[in-house]
Amino acid sequence: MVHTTANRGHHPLSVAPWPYGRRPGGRLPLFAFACWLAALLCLPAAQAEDGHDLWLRHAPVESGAAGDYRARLVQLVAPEATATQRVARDELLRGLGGLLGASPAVSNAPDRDGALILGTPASSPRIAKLGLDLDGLGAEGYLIRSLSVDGHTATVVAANSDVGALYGAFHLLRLLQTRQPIDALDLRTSPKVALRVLNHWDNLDRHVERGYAGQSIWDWHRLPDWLDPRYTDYARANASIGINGTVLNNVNANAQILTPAYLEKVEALAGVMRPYGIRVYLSARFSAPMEIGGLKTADPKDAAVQRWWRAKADEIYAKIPDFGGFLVKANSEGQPGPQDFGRSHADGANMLADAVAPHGGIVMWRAFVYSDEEPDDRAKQAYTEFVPHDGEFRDNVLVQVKNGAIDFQPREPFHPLFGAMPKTPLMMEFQITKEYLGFATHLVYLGPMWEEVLRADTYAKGEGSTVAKVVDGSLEADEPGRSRLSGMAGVANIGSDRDWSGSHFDQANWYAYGRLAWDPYLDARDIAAEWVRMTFSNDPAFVDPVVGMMMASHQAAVDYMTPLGLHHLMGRGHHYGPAPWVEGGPRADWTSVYFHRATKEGIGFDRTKTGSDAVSQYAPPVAEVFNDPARVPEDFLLWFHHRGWTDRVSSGRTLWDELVHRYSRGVAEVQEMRATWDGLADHVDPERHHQVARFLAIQQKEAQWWRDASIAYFQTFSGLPLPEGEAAPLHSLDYYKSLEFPNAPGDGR
Ligand SMILES: CO[C@H]1[C@H](O)[C@@H](O)[C@H](O)O[C@@H]1C(=O)O
Repeated sequence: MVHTTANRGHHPLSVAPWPYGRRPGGRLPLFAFACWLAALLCLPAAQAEDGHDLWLRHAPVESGAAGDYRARLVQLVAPEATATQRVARDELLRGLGGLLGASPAVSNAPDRDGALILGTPASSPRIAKLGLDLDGLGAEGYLIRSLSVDGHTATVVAANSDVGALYGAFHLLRLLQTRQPIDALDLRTSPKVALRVLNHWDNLDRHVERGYAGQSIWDWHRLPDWLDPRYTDYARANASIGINGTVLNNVNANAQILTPAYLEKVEALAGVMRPYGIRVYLSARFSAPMEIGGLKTADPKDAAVQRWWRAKADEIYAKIPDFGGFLVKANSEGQPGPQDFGRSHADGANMLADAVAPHGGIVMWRAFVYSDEEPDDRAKQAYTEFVPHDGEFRDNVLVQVKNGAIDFQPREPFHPLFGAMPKTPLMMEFQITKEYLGFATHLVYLGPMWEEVLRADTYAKGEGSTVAKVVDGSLEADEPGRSRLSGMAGVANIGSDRDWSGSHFDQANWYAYGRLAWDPYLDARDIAAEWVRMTFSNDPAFVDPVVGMMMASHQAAVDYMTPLGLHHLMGRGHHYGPAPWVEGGPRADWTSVYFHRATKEGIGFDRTKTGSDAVSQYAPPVAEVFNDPARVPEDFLLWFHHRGWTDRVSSGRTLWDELVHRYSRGVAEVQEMRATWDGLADHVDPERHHQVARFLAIQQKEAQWWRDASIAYFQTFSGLPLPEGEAAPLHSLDYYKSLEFPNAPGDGR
């Protein structure tokens, strides 16, 4: 594909009014051709090229493939009685119009070959008559089949609900966007995870905690009277990947969100999301009864407190009947919680759960607890606090667990809670925004990292007890007393930037999160390929190298930031750039030296049985492997072990040499990524190409900074020379230490 056509996007004038079914490039009316040419050559491309369409670009399909698609999609038979039905129909008309040059004709019944029939048995008499097997698809699944209907070739998208049909519509569009054949379709899919939710760490003043894509998209000031069209675009993008919930406000919550003035705004947003199958949730501040309710306590066992929350829930549901429920960060990093009143996490969660239960609401109670007291090993706290409460939580509570036990580090072993609370649904929390992975600037595709965690084996019920099975509930399906809830949360990377996520490639992480929430067994590489095709181009000469670059990018970042299991060595507070030297301050676990523990002899955090014994929080077969320096995956070596600088690793190098090697390998990989991207200029529009190229240049500079600063610092411990051929750091350690970034974006203030 050449950049002059397909990537030009879908400017109104570029959709030439050629008769439907005829090949473009055939006999176009002269006027239309002239318009098309003008659009192509003269109009500023910025509108179409700035990435605001995300993966919903629907750029014209090349003429050869388009003809085949058109013949199959001549006519659209789809209901339009409900808002969701209209959304599905409009998406198809808009998407197919962009992809194929003209929308299919709308009709009440299929009367020619090439009908696209969409709906549910309830919404579409035609679908009801087909007697399709929709059992097992649940409320959100769908099937897509090529069938003969009334003697005509047809493509049928059928579901049990309007939202299921909408998901099916997006899937069909995706097939075209990724150039899949659609002549013999027979696919059925339903989500494996029930709650697929974005968590916005958005404050009411529009500052996004750990957000690198501008301000919050929620314009609280103008809501509820002004509904920014972005809200609809947001809902479309999410629905297209199956996301069905959004928590609008930061887990470091402001109780104001629960006041009537804000609830009106929340109600307005819920109204925008509803047709797209997206429920709205709120982060609840545990002390809200005191702050906005005039009570003297927020003790979950206090009758007045319980009454207050029940009344609050009633008030919310009166406005928003499909309100999803609450997300709570309690007794962590200074947030209020039940422990302030001598109560447990289960007491707190259950009190809120009881308040929303009559309305069908749920509570997502976070396990990211970070206490006021200094722990012997911070990695152990969540397990220690939560496991004793397994079985105590109400049926409508999920405990939301970060993928690893520390805090969204570039790489972490899976969180030991997975598999350790069989009676409690554990919700996965991934961080889409890249707080510890180079912010929005570095190209780091997170699919492989999430895949690694989801595929990790907890051995909770013997071999094959993967984290994915814990999350989707299949591992504990027979556990007595366990509720059927399952969920995945992604901390959003969305902001007011035109490209939504702060960079083009960060859109891929939003996309991949949604796809994995739908099906945690999907392959990260396949997801990357899908996204590249939908976002940029289907030309294999572009797709293959770009997917390769994405797939290598996570390991590269780990290598240049924190190789071999090192973690939490970034600048204090803002987390921008290397600062392994951070020490002192109010408590030991707020320093870097706490985590790397470098000495003259060696480096790493001893979490073995003779160290902090964090390994024993894993099932015995896993604990055994992690406990053994010879068997632990080398990527986690220094996570679990303190090793000598001259100990050998599997490559045959000494630990010191391997460390340096990996830092350099990370930088080299980024250089490679740059070269790859530079060679692809012909395949992508100049605007997007340029931004990615400049960001990669920044990434390379910063990767070098990470390498050099880290090596300069650790060398003061190892006292060893750099291995042969390794370049010395560009600057002195003092120089790196002197760098200060008081105004780094997205900090936790
Ligand atoms: C919302 O607070 C965040 C905090 O900014 C972040 O640095 C840390 O990763 O985790 C916290 C959490 O997950 O609660």
